[in-house]
Amino acid sequence: MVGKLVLIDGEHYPDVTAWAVERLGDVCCAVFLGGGEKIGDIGEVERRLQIPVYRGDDYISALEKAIVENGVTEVIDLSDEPVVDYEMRFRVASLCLRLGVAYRGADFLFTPREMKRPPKPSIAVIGTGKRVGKTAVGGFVARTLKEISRPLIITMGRGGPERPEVVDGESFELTPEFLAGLARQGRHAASDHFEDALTSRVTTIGCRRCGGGMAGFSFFDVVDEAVEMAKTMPHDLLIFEGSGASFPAYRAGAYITVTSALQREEYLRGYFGPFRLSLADLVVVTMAEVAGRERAERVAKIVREVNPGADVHLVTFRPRPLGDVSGKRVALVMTNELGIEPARRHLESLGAEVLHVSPNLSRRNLLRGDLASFRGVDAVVVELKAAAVDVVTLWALENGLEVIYFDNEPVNVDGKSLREAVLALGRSVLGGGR
Ligand SMILES: Nc1ncnc2c1ncn2[C@@H]1O[C@H](COP(=O)(O)OP(=O)(O)OP(=O)(O)O)[C@@H](O)[C@H]1O
Ligand SMILES: O=C(O)[C@@H](COP(=O)(O)O)OP(=O)(O)O
Repeated sequence: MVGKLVLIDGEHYPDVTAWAVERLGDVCCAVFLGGGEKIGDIGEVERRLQIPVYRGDDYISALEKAIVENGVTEVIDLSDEPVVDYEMRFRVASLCLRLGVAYRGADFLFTPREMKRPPKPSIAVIGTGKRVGKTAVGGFVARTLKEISRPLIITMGRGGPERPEVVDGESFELTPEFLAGLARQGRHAASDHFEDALTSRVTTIGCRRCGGGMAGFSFFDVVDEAVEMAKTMPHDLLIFEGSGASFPAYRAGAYITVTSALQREEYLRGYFGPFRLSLADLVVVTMAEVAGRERAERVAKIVREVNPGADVHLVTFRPRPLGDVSGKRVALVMTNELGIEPARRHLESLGAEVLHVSPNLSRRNLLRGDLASFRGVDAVVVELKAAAVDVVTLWALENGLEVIYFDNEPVNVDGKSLREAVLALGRSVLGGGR
């Protein structure tokens, strides 16, 4: 059964709105968005329409209440500018997608994607964009929750395998030589399921995805097959890791949304930013140190405005080398220019001498030039991403150099404890509360 809700405003005469409502048929309620040029008072609209009219200063809360109370399946927008602007419409669309309700206007239609229930307790780690630090946070969450569970990470990525692939990071050691072998077969050996298995020593299942929609769903992916496999595995907690700004279409027990203090603000406040943020129990704002305190606080404020219920953490990343760097002359290779100086300082505090750096891990041509210029090093210290295996590891092995991969460890800069927050979230999910 279709329960239609209409969005209306005071820029239309009540007779005109009633005329449209009659033409639609089966309208169960309305939400008044504002505007008063063509109405006396709201009671007049209510009397003319003869259906409940919800309203409030916060139109999103009024709409959510109306949808839930009336079992609405479709929201139809009979409003127009200047009452609604495009930002408002995306907020309405974000709410509708979260609640699984279609949103239709004169020349647009957003249909909700079914978000399946996972077969086991689950947490999703999703991002608002590429390289905001989702894999770093996903790995951290898995490492932390190993204390109270046996987690399994399901990743998806554009470089992921066509059939879901299990990597047993609990017992199998991923060496540079092993990853180099995969790269020689033409595989993306730095894909997230290898990175997580290596950095967090947990079992992972890697999946391919192709295409990302505006709200975060992928056009094709093989996550359903991975979830089927996970059913028969002994792990008691599933961690779904998104890819770029996309994420698996599963309704996880809890959500951690990762964004960056350098993220364009309109991607948080506007478009489908509110969808990704409003799913979250916990929001991690990364790059807080390099962005500066003021900017990080501004992003945190937007997050709190969009989702007042979320626990917001401001973090920076510190490199956590997976091998000993002390006393070694090293070259540092990363995907992001901004991370270079903080990472260099930290490696030097661990006793390494950083002779060369390259921020060009995702730009293969520039990277090859950088590698050719590196002289006198014992080891290359590199993130397991992008061209870390097919270019950097192969080059290092050919030149008899040690390869030391490193993880990006989130560290709070706001005095809070992400570790404690993750443990609390994990307990609540495992306790069956979600
Ligand atoms: N101190 C730092 N300041 C800023 N950036 C940093 C710092 N340390 C590390 N970085 C960068 O943070 C990024 C974290 O990347 P990560 O792969 O975790 O993000 P992601 O959202 O999972 O990306 P993807 O969409 O590829 O899966 C890397 O590009 C890394 O170089
Ligand atoms: O291709 C993949 O498996 C991931 C990780 O890529 P790298 O971090 O290894 O580049 O990229 P995504 O599609 O999620 O942006």
